[in-house]
Amino acid sequence: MSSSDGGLRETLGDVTQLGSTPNSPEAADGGRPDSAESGVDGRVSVHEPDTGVDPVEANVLFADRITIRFGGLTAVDNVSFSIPPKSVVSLIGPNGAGKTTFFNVLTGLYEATEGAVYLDGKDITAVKPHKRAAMGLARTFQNIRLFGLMTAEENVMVAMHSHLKAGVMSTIIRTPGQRREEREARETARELLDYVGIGKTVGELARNLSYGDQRRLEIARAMALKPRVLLLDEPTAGMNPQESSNFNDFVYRVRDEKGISVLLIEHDMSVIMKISERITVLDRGAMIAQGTPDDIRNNQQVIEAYLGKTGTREGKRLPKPGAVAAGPSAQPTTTEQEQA
Ligand SMILES: Nc1ncnc2c1ncn2[C@@H]1O[C@H](COP(=O)(O)OP(=O)(O)OP(=O)(O)O)[C@@H](O)[C@H]1O
Repeated sequence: MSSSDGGLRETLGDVTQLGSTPNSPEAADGGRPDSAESGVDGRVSVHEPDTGVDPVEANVLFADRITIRFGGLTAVDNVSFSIPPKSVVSLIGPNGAGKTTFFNVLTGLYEATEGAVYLDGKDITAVKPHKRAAMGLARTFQNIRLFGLMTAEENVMVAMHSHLKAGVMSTIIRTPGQRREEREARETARELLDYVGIGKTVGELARNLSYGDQRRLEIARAMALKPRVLLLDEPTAGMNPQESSNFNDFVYRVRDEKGISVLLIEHDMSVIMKISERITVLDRGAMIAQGTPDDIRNNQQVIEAYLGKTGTREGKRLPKPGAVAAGPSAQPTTTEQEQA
């Protein structure tokens, strides 16, 4: 392979040596490529296959024919997507493919131009982001968003406010009920910090944590919402190889012990190929493939989407296989949280 492909082909080749991948969830998933129709440009026209199973009922999250336009640009074009219960699924694609935009439609940050989103069988298309979070759709961000001047424990406790019952008056006069609730919230926060592996940072300011620990803290905070689905936007960016490898085990624990479904957007192909039960590939807003890691690894259209037919694609950067080893120089600027 030429060096101009940024190592993607080696990455795909390497991961074929890494052993078996988890079984694909057989629930009524949306639009597998072999059941989809070929459309313009040789792309896949994405509609739910007629399996006789209602995808709204069968999946914890189902996005039905989502289109989002920004002026003349169609950032996401008629994409259906489902997340089965207790599954780990991923969304990949070259830069600008529409992944983050699609993610933002799922969480309600962007309003879809067309299409609908269902959570646990309920139409949440018109539900605001904070309400979706309270209903069980929790996310982390590509750029870490923590309260830098709060401790790790306080960051997690803040996220719990939507589940706490104490009213304004009981908070001011600190009734026994309010004190008990706060004590319990603190205990839960500590448990969550332990769960994500950063229990020892409980009293440290978020901004002083390592990049990897900040990412874990974001996940702990998302888990404080007691989610049904956890949406993780580039969770391993900036993690070292060891942290990244531990992350895979962590995601399986979240799925198996907590029963939470996980959706990842991730540039590190070795993580994606190891961790995903099913992968969906977007390119220029359209879904071009969906399947198991083996399906995706061998899909010519996916390889061309990343590399171009001639080996490079003009104007598109290749995925970032080195992102995982960004190291300490990749320390983020911690910003205030914008959304619980
Ligand atoms: N708020 C917006 N207004 C206008 N255009 C937007 C907006 N958000 C995204 N876009 C455009 O939509 C397209 C898809 O962008 P998006 O960020 O979703 O891609 P992505 O797959 O997440 O890329 P990356 O991997 O680089 O993060 C791009 O052409 C982008 O410029």
